[in-house]
Amino acid sequence: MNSIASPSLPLPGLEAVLDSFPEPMVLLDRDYRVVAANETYLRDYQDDVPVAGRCCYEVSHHYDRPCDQVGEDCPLSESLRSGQMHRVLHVHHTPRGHEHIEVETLPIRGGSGEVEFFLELHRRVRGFAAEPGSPGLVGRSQAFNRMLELIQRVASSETAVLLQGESGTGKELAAKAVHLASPRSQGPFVPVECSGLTESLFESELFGHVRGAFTGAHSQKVGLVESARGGTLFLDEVGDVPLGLQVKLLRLLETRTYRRVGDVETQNADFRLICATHRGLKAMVGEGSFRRDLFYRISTFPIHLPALRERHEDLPLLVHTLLRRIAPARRLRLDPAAMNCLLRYAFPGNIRELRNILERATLLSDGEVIRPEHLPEVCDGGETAEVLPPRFRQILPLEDLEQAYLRWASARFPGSKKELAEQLGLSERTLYRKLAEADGSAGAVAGDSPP
Ligand SMILES: Nc1ncnc2c1ncn2[C@@H]1O[C@H](COP(=O)(O)OP(=O)(O)OP(=O)(O)O)[C@@H](O)[C@H]1O
Repeated sequence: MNSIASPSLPLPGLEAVLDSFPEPMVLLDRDYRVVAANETYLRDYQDDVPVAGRCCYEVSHHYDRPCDQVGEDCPLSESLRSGQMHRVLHVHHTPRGHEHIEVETLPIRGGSGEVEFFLELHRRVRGFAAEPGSPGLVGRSQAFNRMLELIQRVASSETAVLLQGESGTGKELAAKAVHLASPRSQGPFVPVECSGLTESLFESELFGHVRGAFTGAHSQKVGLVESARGGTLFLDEVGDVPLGLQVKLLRLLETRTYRRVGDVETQNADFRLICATHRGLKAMVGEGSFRRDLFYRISTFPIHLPALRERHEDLPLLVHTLLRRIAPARRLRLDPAAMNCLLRYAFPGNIRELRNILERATLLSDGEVIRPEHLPEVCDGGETAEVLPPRFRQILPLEDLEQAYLRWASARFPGSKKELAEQLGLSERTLYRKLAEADGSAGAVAGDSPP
């Protein structure tokens, strides 16, 4: 047995209990220090320096202070505050590089009833990558991790998910990730592109039709709802479903039954629903172009997909990943000037646009290095102007103005929070505090751009 335990171990035999868990497990005291750990934890986190007595934030994150002091959610301090179990998603350093880890802390009370220790369990989140070279969704920024945490939380249920995000933010990949992490992962994943379908086409695509149902229906056709049996039905751009069809969709979702076009028999549906939209469905409900009842039916669990400009710190990782996917045989990289151009660019088309820009650059460059001249549409000005502040539009309380500006600056600044704090003339700690306040009141000021 390789597990460690300090002489002040609160429960005799705890080592054996920890070792019986296949996942990394560690016992921490109130000062974040490792009191005991199982073999898997040691294998994943112990380097040249033994972990016993070291702080969890140092071991997992290589930080010199607790996570909540660097702007992250700290499960230990949350558990201490609430006295309850707490679960968060963090990116940890492991022997395999950065990895997304679901961290669960359970407070343990001593004889006096006070919380004295915390049992912390780590679960590796599969299907997402924090290092280049893996398939699927890639990212490690806070905005990305927040999205991933929601995906993880909802995946195991049958709840309907609504993915909301601009075009090219990865909604289809996110839908697949929910499916793959769900109990239906062995079943089919059936995407349906809702935009551009006429009413009759949509109905026969979705529900199928029997032979002779209409002119040209020479044989029976299996609909997408039937194809999704046992799996997941993904309605992409659900905001584009015409009003006349929305009622049919609602009926399907409420009764879980449908009829093939031209058939009298009722079929039972068996799918988990995921919808995606880049449109403001709530506003569409207000305007009367989207049914309120359907909106409530599909939006039980909304997930916001961050635009690329909200997760600028992921850009180098995404560039690295996409270059490997586009040209696996070449060892392409960007020189610093080219990377700087990308970091200043607004990316209205998000990751899809980034991918296109990089694909073009791989064709324009002969060697291994991509330079600004290989990124003409980005390095010649163009959309970079979009990231510059627009003119003042209204009178606002100064506090609101500061919060809006901080959110804007934080989303677009390419460097670290430390560098941003320096440029703003603030201490890093003050910056994190102000950002937390700004996040807390996000929405108080319309839009994310400085007024
Ligand atoms: N986090 C990510 N990591 C790696 N690639 C990504 C990520 N997000 C998106 N992509 C890539 O960006 C492109 C667009 O993704 P996707 O089609 O899922 O976006 P979308 O939001 O569904 O777009 P649309 O609304 O236009 O249909 C794809 O090539 C996808 O592989």
